[in-house]
Amino acid sequence: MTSHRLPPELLSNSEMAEADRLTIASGVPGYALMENAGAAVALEASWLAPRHGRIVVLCGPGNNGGDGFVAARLLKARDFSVTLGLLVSIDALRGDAAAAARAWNGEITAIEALDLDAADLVIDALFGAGLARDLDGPARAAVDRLNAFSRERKKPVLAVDVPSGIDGTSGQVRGVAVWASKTITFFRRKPGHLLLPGRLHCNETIVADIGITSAVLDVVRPATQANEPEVWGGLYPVPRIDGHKYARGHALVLSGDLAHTGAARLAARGALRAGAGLVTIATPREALGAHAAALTAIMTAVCDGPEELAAILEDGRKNALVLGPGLGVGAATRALTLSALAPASRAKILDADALSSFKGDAFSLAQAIRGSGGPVVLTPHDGEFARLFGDLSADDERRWLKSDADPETLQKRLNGLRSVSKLERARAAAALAGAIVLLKGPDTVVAHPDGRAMIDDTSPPWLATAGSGDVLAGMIAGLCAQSMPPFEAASAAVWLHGAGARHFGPGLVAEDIPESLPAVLRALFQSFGLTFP
Ligand SMILES: NC(=O)C1=CN([C@@H]2O[C@H](COP(=O)(O)OP(=O)(O)OC[C@H]3O[C@@H](n4cnc5c(N)ncnc54)[C@H](O)[C@@H]3O)[C@@H](O)[C@H]2O)[C@@H](O)CC1
Ligand SMILES: Nc1ncnc2c1ncn2[C@@H]1O[C@H](COP(=O)(O)OP(=O)(O)O)[C@@H](O)[C@H]1O
Ligand SMILES: [K+]
Repeated sequence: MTSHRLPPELLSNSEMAEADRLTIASGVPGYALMENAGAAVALEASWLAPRHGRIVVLCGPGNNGGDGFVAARLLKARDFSVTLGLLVSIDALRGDAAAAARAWNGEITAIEALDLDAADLVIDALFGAGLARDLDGPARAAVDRLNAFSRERKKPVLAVDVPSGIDGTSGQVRGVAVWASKTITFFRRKPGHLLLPGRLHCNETIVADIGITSAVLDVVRPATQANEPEVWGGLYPVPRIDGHKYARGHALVLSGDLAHTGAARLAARGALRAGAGLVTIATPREALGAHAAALTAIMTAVCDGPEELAAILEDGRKNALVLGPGLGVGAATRALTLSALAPASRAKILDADALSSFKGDAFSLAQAIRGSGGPVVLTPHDGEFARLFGDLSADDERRWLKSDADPETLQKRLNGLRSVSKLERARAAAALAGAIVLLKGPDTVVAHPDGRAMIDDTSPPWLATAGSGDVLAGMIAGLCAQSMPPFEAASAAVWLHGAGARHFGPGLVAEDIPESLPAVLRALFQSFGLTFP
């Protein structure tokens, strides 16, 4: 059975193998799982191919190929014309895959001798969760041929588990990868179904139930989830009948100079629409007039440097702070950031120039974050991330290593910053900095220092517009101001940001995002079961 509301838990290849092992240990034979997987593939294929159509199944050397053998047998029994190509010699198959091959009652063709051209549908069962290295030789040639076929003939390709060549854990292409029109995976998705470029190769991903029960999740405890309201909805700060604006927090946004005031207003508007009770822009005196002329509900305060910021922050009711958008890169922003990180329980969202001002010196920023008490959220895009955490010099690395009692773990984290996996890069940075790291893009990752992570695949591409990141930083502050825990606040803000952009549609500019939130919030609250007058 396939489900259309996809469960949020994402399992790495090794977590999936553990789920598999636990299920088998509980008494379900591995071959039964393979039969169920193959049956789900066959059912999906029967919808994608015309009645009695020609289906080619490409099978690899492991259990992914085993699923292919099962699907081929079931499709043949349903009067499809099935041809099967095997990448290796049949003697090379082991275990359940060998059993599935024995049960196949048709011919087995060497993959390079297969004729793809007449196919109505190709099933890609070459490699799944066991992909261990880059594709080369005959495997690479098979994938190249399949991609040329689907490009030229425009026929569907159904990938089993993952498109072959995609690493399910990282979403990266290992040498070359199949471009699927649909991907059917089992039990739960993997990070690589959401992360780019994996998501693009999968096209649409569906999940089939093959008899692994969700009870195994209590043991596997996957740390990664898809960013959906069901994950953070229980912590969402829904306005209360007996609430008042002071109970909904006070967000403070720092503004740049007279030539750079727009970013702060975008962030402030995001904070206000996300529900902060009060929002103040702290601005250099020279820009006060520009803000005052443009603002109504949002208040202003003058702040010409770190000392004035410190004075403003003596007011503990200002419980969420956004710093970075439009501030400029350099010593002044660095000083402001360090002043903002003085010990206090408020949430601090550091974005844009606040991050770039610590280029090559993430260590100092991390030290300040660790001393700052309250939660810190860093919101870099790839460029800012690379500036802050990329290319650490040997000197930098030594400073990190000296600072910790457990240099081995620390070295792993430092290596993680260079991982090909966006998920691992964000996780490593979060653990090193002691902050929530929100690494932006079409596959935004939100990582907590404790290892939890969220991957978002809900944002439309028209969100890539000037200033939309400023709005996002403000929205995180707006939710933190209402005492939503910062990891969930950052994740919810990413989702609302995407939902607002989807609601508005193409042509969106940053100013439209906050204005799209009322409709999105209404639908969200309705999904929580709240009714409106
Ligand atoms: N819950 C589960 O985990 C289940 C998994 N099943 C299927 O089993 C698959 C995983 O099976 P396996 O672990 O056997 O892994 P795969 O079938 O993905 O591939 C492993 C095989 O490919 C070889 N290989 C790896 N990388 C290669 C490369 N670059 N070039 C050439 N050969 C390479 C390995 O030596 C091994 O023989 C899943 O993707 C799924 O399709 C299903 O049968 C049912 C249950
Ligand atoms: N291709 C894309 N698809 C979906 N969202 C995207 C894409 N590219 C960027 N985004 C999102 O758009 C926002 C851009 O933020 P940022 O790069 O900080 O822009 P700015 O500095 O102009 O505000 C982020 O939320 C990011 O995740
Ligand atoms: K596959």
